[in-house]
Amino acid sequence: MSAVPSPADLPDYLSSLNDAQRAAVLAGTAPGDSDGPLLVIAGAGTGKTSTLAHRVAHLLMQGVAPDALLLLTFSRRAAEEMTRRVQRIVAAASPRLAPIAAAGIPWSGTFHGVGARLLRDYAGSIGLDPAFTIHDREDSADLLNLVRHEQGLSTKAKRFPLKGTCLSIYSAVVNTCSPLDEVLRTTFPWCAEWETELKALFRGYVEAKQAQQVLDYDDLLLYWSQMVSEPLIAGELSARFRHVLVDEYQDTNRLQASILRAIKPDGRGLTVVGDDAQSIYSFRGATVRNILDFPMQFDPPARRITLEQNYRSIPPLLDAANAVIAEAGEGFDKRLWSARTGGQKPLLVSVRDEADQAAFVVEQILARRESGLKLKSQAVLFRTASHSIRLEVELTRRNIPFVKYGGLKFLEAAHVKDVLSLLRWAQNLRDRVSGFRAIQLLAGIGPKGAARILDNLDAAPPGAALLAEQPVTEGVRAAWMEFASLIEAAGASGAAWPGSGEALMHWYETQMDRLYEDALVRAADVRQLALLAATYPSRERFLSELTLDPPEVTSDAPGKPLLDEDYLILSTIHSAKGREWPAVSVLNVVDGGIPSEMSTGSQAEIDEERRLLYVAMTRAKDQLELLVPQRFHLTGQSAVGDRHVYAGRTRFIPNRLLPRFEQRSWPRADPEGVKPMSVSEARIDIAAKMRAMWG
Ligand SMILES: Nc1ncnc2c1ncn2[C@@H]1O[C@H](COP(=O)(O)OP(=O)(O)OP(=O)(O)O)[C@@H](O)[C@H]1O
Repeated sequence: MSAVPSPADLPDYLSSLNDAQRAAVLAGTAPGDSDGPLLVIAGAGTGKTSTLAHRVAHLLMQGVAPDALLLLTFSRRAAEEMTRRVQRIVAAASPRLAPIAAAGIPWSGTFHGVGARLLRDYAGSIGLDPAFTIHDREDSADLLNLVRHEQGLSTKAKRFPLKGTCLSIYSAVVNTCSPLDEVLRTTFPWCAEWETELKALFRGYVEAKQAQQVLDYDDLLLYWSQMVSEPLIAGELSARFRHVLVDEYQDTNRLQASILRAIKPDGRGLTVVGDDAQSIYSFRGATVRNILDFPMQFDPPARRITLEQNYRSIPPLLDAANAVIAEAGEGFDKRLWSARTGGQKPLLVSVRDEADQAAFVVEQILARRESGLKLKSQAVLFRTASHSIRLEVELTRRNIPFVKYGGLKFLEAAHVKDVLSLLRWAQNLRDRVSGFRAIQLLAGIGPKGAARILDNLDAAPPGAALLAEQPVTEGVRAAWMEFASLIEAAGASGAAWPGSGEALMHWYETQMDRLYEDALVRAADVRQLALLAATYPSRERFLSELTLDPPEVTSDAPGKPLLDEDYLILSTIHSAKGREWPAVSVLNVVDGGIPSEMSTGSQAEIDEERRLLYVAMTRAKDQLELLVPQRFHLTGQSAVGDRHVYAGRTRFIPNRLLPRFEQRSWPRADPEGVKPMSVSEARIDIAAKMRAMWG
């Protein structure tokens, strides 16, 4: 391993980095230096994004072609942000290379998004129809439900698990690479008695997907990992992608790790970046073991570089966050420090109930805005989307605009689902779930009519089915013919994009008045979708990227302000990943809130809840307040249903950590329990009466 060159010998574009960041950028890139596996452990706020962007830029500056890089991020937004940063760095450093960087990094995106593209490229070699459609969670649950009905499982005397639970079990088996009986025993013990039926259901589900040429989210990873178990394909990908860089590695699952291992068995050219203390996605099958065990997977072990200088938060906030995470067991040893000075300890504010919590938060937010801090610089974070309802009511009452992340997703809005099902069905007429929804958008065709048409299409030999010839009643015929020709035009190979999609969306807009009362508001989203469609090179890319990583905000979201306005950020902690704000309030920091009432089963779950609190606390730059309502509303599946409980401060802040916080109660109790009144508020002037007694 060569020594890190001194800053004086380095190009200008690396001068803003600290030593550890620079080492992470340069590792294995100098001639003669080993390009063995690299693990960058980046504590919260230590500049992970910036470091990874510099590493990518540095590789480009060294002449690596953009399409020889595979850049895997947690969200599409993160990939876009990373690309922009790389472009800025290269543009400033080299006018010659700027145009190359400006064209972007073609193979960047989420594991699922990249997987979808590779599967289409290799479809021929793995027996897949390249026109396959991708189902989102809801579509998958619907298809699973169809199979569940067909197998008579919905009419069992004893209640069989519902479609959502079945899908979660299926997904857990796939993503954790664990056998069904183990997943049932450890995570879904109340469903263990149905093991045989579940196995048959999942077999039926897989067969249905194959017959209809649809893949679900999990299939994208599963097929990809199966595909690279074929040494020829793995070798091809390994040669094509000289460098594979993975962000947020702590939130990957076993399948993802196995894909990387297959492509880069000796780890050469593989860089993973992450923070074990911020692993918060085990409910999706992610395992913190991936990052903890990464170094020893290789021989010699991977090189490890740790970033510890935090640029985000003032020292008292870091002290408190460090203390909270230090209570956890295993983890890479690191102590974040900040070169910033001064600042206040985080507040631990005790309030009576959730109404007072909302009132306190609003009071603080307004006071900060009064002193010049924009609403956009302030965020309120919570464990579960429902925790903010009380606050949302209060904000609406006080006319304070806000945007909420992590609640209703764009894709879950009915009208967006309608458009996607139209496009998906046009792409793949065998996709029953999409077809079933799309056909019923026509006036006069219900579930029975739709099912009949789909059965007919299924029975026709591939490629021979004609939509126009399908049986519909006379009253619907003219509308059906128009619809059929639009679908066929949009689905034809070589159909112009985005034109063919726009024609379908335009047709859909003409139906909306009949379908929705608030059609006007929803139509704005459809137009937004059409604009978005125009930024993708093909229907396939548009559909897969939107399905896999949809925008977060819709017109359905309450109180959505105009985008140029100032607005407060409300977010679940999960959706706050990777972000930062000057002031942060965290709601319901009580047992039952964090840790969530649903997640107190195993030590692993408790540890993950602790990391969630850590993630929330480390989003704050200057001011942080943790709210502790004494009365807290539980909504869990308890025998007695919803209930209020007297909650205690979260177990993650035991008494010994209290000195790291400033404790407050709100509203502040008056010493005598009587609120003093100003003279002008007095109802009766006793003093005057006394004087009057004496003339
Ligand atoms: N070398 C540096 N000099 C000055 N500021 C820096 C440097 N590196 C990072 N920063 C700043 O530190 C802040 C945190 O960086 P970034 O968001 O990349 O952190 P992160 O490691 O991704 O955080 P997290 O994992 O907590 O989301 C940003 O405001 C960034 O501009």
